[in-house]
Amino acid sequence: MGVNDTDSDKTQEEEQQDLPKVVLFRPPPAFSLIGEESFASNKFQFLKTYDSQLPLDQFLSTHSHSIKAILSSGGAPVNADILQLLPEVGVVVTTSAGLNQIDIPECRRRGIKIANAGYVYSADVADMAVGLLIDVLRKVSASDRYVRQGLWAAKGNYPLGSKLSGKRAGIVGLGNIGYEVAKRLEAFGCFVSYNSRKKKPNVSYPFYHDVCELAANCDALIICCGLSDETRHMINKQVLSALGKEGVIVNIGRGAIIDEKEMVRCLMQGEIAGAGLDVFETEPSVPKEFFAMDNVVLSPHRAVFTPESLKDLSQLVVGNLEAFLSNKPLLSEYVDSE
Ligand SMILES: O=CC(=O)O
Repeated sequence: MGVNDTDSDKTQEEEQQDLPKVVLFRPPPAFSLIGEESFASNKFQFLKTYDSQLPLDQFLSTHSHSIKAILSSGGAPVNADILQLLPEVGVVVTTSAGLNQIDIPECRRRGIKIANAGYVYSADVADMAVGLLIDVLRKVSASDRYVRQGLWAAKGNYPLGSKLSGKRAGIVGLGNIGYEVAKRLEAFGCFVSYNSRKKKPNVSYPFYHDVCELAANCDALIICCGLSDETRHMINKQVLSALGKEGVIVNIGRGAIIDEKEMVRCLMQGEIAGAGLDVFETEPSVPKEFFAMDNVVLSPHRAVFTPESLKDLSQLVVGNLEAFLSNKPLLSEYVDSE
């Protein structure tokens, strides 16, 4: 009997079992949003720790030799303890743009590659940042509530909002998302400046090395950077007070980049004018003080997702995993910036 005969005798289930395994620690939000089948491939099989009754370390040890890749999403950490149980893993592909759940130095030390969502979310998240800013300034959501509650007829006109054009917009983090936000705000007639780890070559927007100085020189601070040890609570009391009582803040990065308690205090005491927030420190819980604030616009961490971005994401994720498993270059490899 030839090798091919043996192969063709295998059941579909047996063939699946021979496929390299991609382990998941938690279902990515994209699975429920567009269906897990959009991420299926005949080149690999998903192995879900959350479907097993076994303790995590036992589960991983049992499958350690067939697990070649990790599919991560926000939330579940991919840390040194996990990686040391998975000696065959060569890539971590994440459905997120942010990488804060992944121990990047440990991946580097082990020669494990990383691929993230690349550019698939950039336009949508940038649109949302601008949307939140317009909403905070022009009171779109607040006046919608006013009309729905019948208050227009009962109490008269709603207070005026403020003009976007002519505002000084400070972008914190001029990566691809920050840059998309900057381009949009420039088109709205804003004066853009930015803070980043380093001044960007070939970018003409004014650069502030110090985020506090940026805040002091802008009307709206838009947080577009990733979360890291350096950026955790980077937007603190000092930065918020530099932004000042006419200033507004928008966050589409990660909740913990802002000291949330301090932001709540500043908003309650009128030390800043408003906020548009897609992300929070301990999602999905949101400080209840926000609920009564009409100068705060809240969004449930959805800035990145549209059906279109999710379709692009599924192709990118499958493409990255298949590329890795056939020794081809990744489609969106994360390369550390200096
Ligand atoms: O917040 C969403 C992401 O990082 O993809």
